[in-house]
Amino acid sequence: MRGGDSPAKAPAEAAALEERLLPPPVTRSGDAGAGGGKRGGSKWEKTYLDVLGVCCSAEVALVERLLKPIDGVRSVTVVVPSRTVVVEHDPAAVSQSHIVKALNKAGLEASVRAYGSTSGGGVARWPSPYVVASGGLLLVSLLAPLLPPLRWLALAAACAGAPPMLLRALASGLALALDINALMLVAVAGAAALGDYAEAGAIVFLFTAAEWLETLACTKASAGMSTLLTMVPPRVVLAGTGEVVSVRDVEVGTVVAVRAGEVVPVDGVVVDGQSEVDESSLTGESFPVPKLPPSEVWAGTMNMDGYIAVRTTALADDSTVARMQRLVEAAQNSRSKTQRLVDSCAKYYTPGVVVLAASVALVPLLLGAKDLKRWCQLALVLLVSACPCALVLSTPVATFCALLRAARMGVLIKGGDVLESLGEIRVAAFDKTGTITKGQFSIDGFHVVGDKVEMSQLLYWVSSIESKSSHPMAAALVEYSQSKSIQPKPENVTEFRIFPGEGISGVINGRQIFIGNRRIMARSSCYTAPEMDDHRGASIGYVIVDGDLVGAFSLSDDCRTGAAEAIMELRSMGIKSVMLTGDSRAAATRAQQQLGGVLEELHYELLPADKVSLVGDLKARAGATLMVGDGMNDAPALAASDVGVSMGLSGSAAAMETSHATLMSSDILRVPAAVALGRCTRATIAANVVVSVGAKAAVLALAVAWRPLLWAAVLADVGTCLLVVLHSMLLLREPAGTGSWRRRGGPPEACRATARSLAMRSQLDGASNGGAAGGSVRREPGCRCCQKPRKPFEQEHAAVVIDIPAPSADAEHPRATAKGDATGCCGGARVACAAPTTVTSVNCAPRGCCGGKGKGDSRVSARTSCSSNGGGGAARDPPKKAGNGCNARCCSSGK
Ligand SMILES: Nc1ncnc2c1ncn2[C@@H]1O[C@H](COP(=O)(O)OP(=O)(O)OP(=O)(O)O)[C@@H](O)[C@H]1O
Ligand SMILES: [Zn+2]
Repeated sequence: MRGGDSPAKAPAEAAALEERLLPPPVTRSGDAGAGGGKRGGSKWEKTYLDVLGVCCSAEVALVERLLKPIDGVRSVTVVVPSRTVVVEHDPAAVSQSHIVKALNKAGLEASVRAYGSTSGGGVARWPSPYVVASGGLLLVSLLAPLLPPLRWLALAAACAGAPPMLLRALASGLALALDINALMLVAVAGAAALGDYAEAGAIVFLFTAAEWLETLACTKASAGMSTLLTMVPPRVVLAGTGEVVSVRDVEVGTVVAVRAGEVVPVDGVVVDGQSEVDESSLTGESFPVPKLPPSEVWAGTMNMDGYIAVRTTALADDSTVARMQRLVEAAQNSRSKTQRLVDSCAKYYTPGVVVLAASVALVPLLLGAKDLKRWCQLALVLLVSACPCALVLSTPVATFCALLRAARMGVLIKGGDVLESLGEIRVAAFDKTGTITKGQFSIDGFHVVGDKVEMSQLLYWVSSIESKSSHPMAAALVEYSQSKSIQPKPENVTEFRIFPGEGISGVINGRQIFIGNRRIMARSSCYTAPEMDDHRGASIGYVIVDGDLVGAFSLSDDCRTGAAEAIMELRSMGIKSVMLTGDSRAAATRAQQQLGGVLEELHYELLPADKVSLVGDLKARAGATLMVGDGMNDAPALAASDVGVSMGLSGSAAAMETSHATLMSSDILRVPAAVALGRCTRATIAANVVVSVGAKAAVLALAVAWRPLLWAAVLADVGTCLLVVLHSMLLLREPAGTGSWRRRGGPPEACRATARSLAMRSQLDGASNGGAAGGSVRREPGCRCCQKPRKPFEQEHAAVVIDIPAPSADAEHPRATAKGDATGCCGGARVACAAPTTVTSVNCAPRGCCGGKGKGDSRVSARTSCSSNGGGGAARDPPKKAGNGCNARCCSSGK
């Protein structure tokens, strides 16, 4: 679905929505068909547990081995960074407390997370008695030089802190796993046997204390995860009766009451009342959004003031927030490329080092070496270093924090791999309608062509057929007809069809009607295409009835607030932006003008397949490609790109599924923010890996070159673990984004949000405005390199064909003139600026022609159609870029 700037839909869409909601009668819970029931009838329930004992991937296997064999447990998911275990089980067969007991027997410190709680349940704020006792005793033992018997207290410190370690080592031993606790205990025993009591005490204390600190550090992340997972209240109030029922028992079509201060429990449309809703939990948007019938509201958002009655449009399990939670969960468990690499190394690392440690101790012994104690200490240092804990944590914790950060700012990213790809992006391709523009058209003109039909008849046909379409143009056309007192009758339309990239058709009273762009004419066997070129850059539509052109209209749409800034921000990051649109050249150019000419390439009149091949082309010539689209005709291109980002919140089930990331709000500025977050994450992971490997290497080098220091080895082990966690958590804190426009004194976040909120309000008030468009971006951004203002886009039809010549090829390109420098850039060092866009003027390029195409390096907008193209099949062929990238018919028929 195309995300509008406001959830307030055009009347037609709202009506369609209502229609969608009305049919299912309100059957209350407890209905008989529980058998295959998706919710109420399902016996499986999910329990979220906080498990403090999960410190690295070693425990994942342990938890699985403990829980999976239990009868009634269907699936076990361990989210290491937030120390969460999600168990899907049959409550009749196995209770929550049974599961908790099973985990606690192995010393994993598990507790059930309460539904609706916002903090990670039993997170230890204070160190356990074991840590305190061990620390206290160790401290006193430091006085041993004064009073030698005190050295025994160090041994006591080791014993005092050891029980939890012992318990876990035992449990994992029973599960045939070698974990860090066991390794540490061997080291403690070894140190004690060698008479290094202080070392033994230090190992235990450092290890247990660091674990506690790590748990503390994870609290924040855990809390974030919990808020995501438990935003929705468990109970709802039915509007009619005031009855309180479980949210899982609410059927589609039920009307529920949401009072001020309450969280909306289900997705739905407002049918009564008026209020402002804080959607920040879902969209990251910090300003409340006004709601009145028939606005859409989403589960998990907060009703700030006023009462609203909401008719539900989805079951609790299918709500946007539930889908989002599933995606977040899946994302956290999907392992990225880096992580898979680290994990596969770690698999061999531990056994390898243990074998090495054993041979370092045993070989000198067998050979009768002199300095046996030193060899043994070296072996212990190796043993302590055998846990690649920090290395294993370096990727997932960073990924987790970044995903959480992204979710909080309203970007849903489907996993670590996507985050890593985001960090590599070189090109961003934007869809126009609904992505760069608002997708809210206004009609500039509507005309009868010829004298075969009357205006009222034409409007009736158009509005009736368009009522069945969800294209943004359709809403505008229906609204226009209604403003002329013509009521659409979609029920009279038969054989309704959608032609992607062309338009729609239907039959009313036996008359075949086509509505769409120039391409639909060929399909409708109408070859009398008038040259209707709108000089204000509107999209032109045609109405063809039984093969005769009877009507034409033009409509326009304005750019989203922030679109130009987003593209500028990307450019400052060295990423070039291009437009891929199904709309006309005029409309594409108009959007480019509104943006101040910031886009580097425009490709227009594209079919969905053309978008795919252009994405492939961009990938091949520029590198990793990001595609932002509204997820309908863009779906194939979204899937084909390295990172596909879908826009919008409402009804975007399909979009959420096909894309790699979803913007939960329509704020396009989140795109550069997400890319920046991806880059930040990559840098964080790299630093984590360097630190965790470096620390181990340093300790080992020290042990070989100077003396084996057991406590230093332990410190390097647990210290780097802690460091990695803390460093990764910096990702949570920073509102990710290079924020260069902020640094440059751009508008503060609050101002933009206020502007958006005001825009939404005015839309809610029904204040639709024309071309002047308060929200459109008309300012002319300056060049990033030299700060000098860009040249205005003086030529109305300028951006037809865009070449990105390689610097050396400039000479071969006579058309790359000063006039053609659309960006007016100084040509400074930055990548984005160094390749100035060149524009062929309309005079030298025939309409739609590549204008004499470059020699190999010329980049031409992929066009597939000219005014006539015979059958529909031919029009669908993806653009052939071979040679000149221009289709011959197009060149020869240029006007
Ligand atoms: N319901 C419709 N009514 C009238 N024209 C339509 C309709 N649907 C599509 N069209 C025509 O087909 C063209 C291409 O549509 P398509 O959905 O592929 O792209 P778009 O939404 O205009 O642009 P973008 O690709 O930037 O989102 C539209 O510009 C319009 O001219
Ligand atoms: Zn679109």
